[in-house]
Amino acid sequence: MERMGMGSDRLALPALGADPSREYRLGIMGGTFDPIHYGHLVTAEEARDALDLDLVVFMPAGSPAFKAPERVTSAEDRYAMTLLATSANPAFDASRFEIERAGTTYTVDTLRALRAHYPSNVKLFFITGADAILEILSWRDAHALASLTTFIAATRPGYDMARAAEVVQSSGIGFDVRYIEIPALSISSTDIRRRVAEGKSIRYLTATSVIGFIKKNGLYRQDFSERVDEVRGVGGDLS
Ligand SMILES: Nc1ncnc2c1ncn2[C@@H]1O[C@H](COP(=O)(O)OP(=O)(O)OP(=O)(O)O)[C@@H](O)[C@H]1O
Ligand SMILES: O=C(O)c1ccc[n+]([C@@H]2O[C@H](COP(=O)([O-])O)[C@@H](O)[C@H]2O)c1
Repeated sequence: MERMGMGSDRLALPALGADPSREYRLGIMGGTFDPIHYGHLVTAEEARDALDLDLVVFMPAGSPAFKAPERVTSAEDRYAMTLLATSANPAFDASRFEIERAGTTYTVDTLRALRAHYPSNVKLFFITGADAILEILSWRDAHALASLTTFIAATRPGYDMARAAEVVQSSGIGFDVRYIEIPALSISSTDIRRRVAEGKSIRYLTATSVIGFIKKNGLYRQDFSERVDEVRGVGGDLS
């Protein structure tokens, strides 16, 4: 795909918006992707189909705002797995945009940068699961977020979408949210990491290329309490 702007090739964003007579619809699938799994891929594909998106860009967060850094796999490994999982779909792309940015990753910063980068005929859609929507009022600068994007909220097993809609509605902030029902996939990155640590199969939970990457690089062999102990040099249970 043709690239434009942002200086270096690796920071580049997909080129969109060249024809001023039409609207372009860009989906942004944000996540920690530690690792990426079929829940993410199905959600993005359903969002693309339901909202007629031209492209969905998967954007691994560099330093996720709500996750302890010592518990998160390196941004490079998470990006590599995201690239592997998305490469077969011409309507999907993986971006280094957030992992190249220093400091905590806030979606409002990303959306401001994208808004400044693209012409006004490119409409931005931020794709999230119901769990993320439930927390959206605690995201940085929620008011600004609401003015920068349309959210696509996807159902996720174990999370109450009606409650999420209520949270958004009663906030008084003018969020534009489209709710989509996706085929239920009760998959989480947490469960995949736990399975690997316990020596269980993760086949059919994520792409075979991602499974290969996890094995080859020895990711997730230790469970998190051990990983945190190692980083901090302590022996006790930190949970
Ligand atoms: N199975 C799923 N169905 C629908 N949405 C999902 C699913 N898994 C993740 N998402 C959504 O994808 C986005 C990125 O999720 P994230 O990378 O944190 O994955 P996760 O499986 O929730 O990870 P973890 O278990 O480590 O918290 C979030 O908006 C989340 O709501
Ligand atoms: O901007 C924030 O304050 C903020 C707080 C929590 C999560 N997010 C974004 O929401 C997306 C899903 O996050 P996570 O932690 O569930 O992987 C990802 O793109 C994060 O950067 C953003």
